[in-house]
Amino acid sequence: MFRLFNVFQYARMSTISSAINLPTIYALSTPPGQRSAIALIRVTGTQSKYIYHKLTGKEKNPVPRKAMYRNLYMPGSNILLDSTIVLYFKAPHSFTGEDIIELHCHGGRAVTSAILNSIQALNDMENGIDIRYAGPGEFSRRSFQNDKFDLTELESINQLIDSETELQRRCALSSFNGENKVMFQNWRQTLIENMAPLTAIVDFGEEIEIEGMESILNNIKRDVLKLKKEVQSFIERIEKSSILQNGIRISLLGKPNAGKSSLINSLTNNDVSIVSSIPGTTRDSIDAPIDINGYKVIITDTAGLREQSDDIIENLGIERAIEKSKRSDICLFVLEADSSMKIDESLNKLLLSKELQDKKVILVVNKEDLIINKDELRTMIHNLNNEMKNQYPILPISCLNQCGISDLIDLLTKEFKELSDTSDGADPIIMSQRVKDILINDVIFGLNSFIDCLDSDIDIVLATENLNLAIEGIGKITGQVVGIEEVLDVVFANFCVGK
Ligand SMILES: Nc1nc2c(ncn2[C@@H]2O[C@H](COP(=O)(O)OP(=O)(O)OP(=O)(O)O)[C@@H](O)[C@H]2O)c(=O)[nH]1
Repeated sequence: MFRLFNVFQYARMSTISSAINLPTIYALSTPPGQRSAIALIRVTGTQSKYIYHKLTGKEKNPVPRKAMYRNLYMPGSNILLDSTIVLYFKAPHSFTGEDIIELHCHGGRAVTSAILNSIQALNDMENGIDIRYAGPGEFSRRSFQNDKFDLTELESINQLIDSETELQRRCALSSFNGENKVMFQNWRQTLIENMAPLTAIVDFGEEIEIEGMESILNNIKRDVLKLKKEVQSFIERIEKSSILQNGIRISLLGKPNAGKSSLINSLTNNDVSIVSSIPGTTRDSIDAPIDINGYKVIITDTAGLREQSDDIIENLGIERAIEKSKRSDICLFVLEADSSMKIDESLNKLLLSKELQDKKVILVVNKEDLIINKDELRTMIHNLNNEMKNQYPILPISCLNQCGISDLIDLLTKEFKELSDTSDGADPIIMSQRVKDILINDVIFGLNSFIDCLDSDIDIVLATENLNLAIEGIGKITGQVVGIEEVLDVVFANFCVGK
């Protein structure tokens, strides 16, 4: 037990000690090169206060956590750079755990670059003042090294920044509230606690009686099997939720001129697709990522389905439309309302194709505004329902006057919820691909191999190694592991500069 703890303690110590004497880093945390009312420049490290004194010309120390109105000057001169609000966070009570200075200056290229250049000019390596521009994710890396956040928490901040929809934002925030951190710590602790009796068997096996040994191994196996189940259902939850991150794919299918492009425009209030009255305007598929009720949705507006087309380009488009619909989560068939409305041969073929059997299919009858007599419209929908044997929801809509569009959005939202819901009703969760890969390749693999070793009476040392693989896997996820530097490079590579 002691031996294990010492190894992990050493891992944490080694990352912390590498944080000592790090250069002071600074970065523009708001988007670069853009005109904006305000821009934020952040500085972290031991020289933060030095930079504050040099830029403001003030001798008194900054007051922590208090907004200070300060003029900034080019160091060593009285040339005014900007009037700013400065915030100071004293170590260790800051995001990075180091002294942080935040300069809230006016936005725009000239102001920010004058301040950034002045900070860089303070770099004086000969006198031990090491200041440089930050690399991507370097602020977050410091906060990890100073034990402020674990890797899953930092990854969820990155996901929060990347969130495009309300639901993605909520999922990223729920990962950030530390719930997963506690769960990973508990998993690791369970395995470490089981490792102790295993290590004892390896070291003192001859002194332990056979029955005693069997009961120890059975207890460990019971714990490991229980944990494996938990990890597996967590992976399922990540997989189910990944649709929220990647986007739910909808393909729009229908005859030329049915109003597919108009429907996208109605859903987005945007001219995403070309709308024209010449049939076959959408020559190829167009992918449009949009936000419907907080869900990221990727709509593919496909070329109209025709049985025969002399136009080779259009024929290619139709083939691609069929391909795309196979890869979609939901297929929206757009029909044109008219009294002779029928599902034509090509649509029928597609509906019956085996590739579409597991898809959610919705039929929308567009241009309902053209049918003046609403009884006639109801009869048409009724007949269509009969023809389709009530298999699919059918909605009359009009892209022209927006009639039925909100019903369609409600129906789609219900389908999105079903697509992303886990069987046990747990909240969706967004985790990085890195975490998912480690859970599958290290944790589940290690646990499975461990159980295989126990079941087949293979060497106990090998079983121990497999359990250790799972422990290290969880350590890689949170950052409590030996060899952490490689892990950190992977994690922080996708972060923004200034975060
Ligand atoms: N009256 C009426 N006309 C509509 C409606 N929706 C679309 N249209 C018209 O129908 C024509 C074709 O619309 P599009 O959205 O380009 O149809 P499409 O299915 O994308 O056509 P393709 O690109 O040929 O596949 C245009 O003239 C639209 O203005 C509607 O609800 N009512």
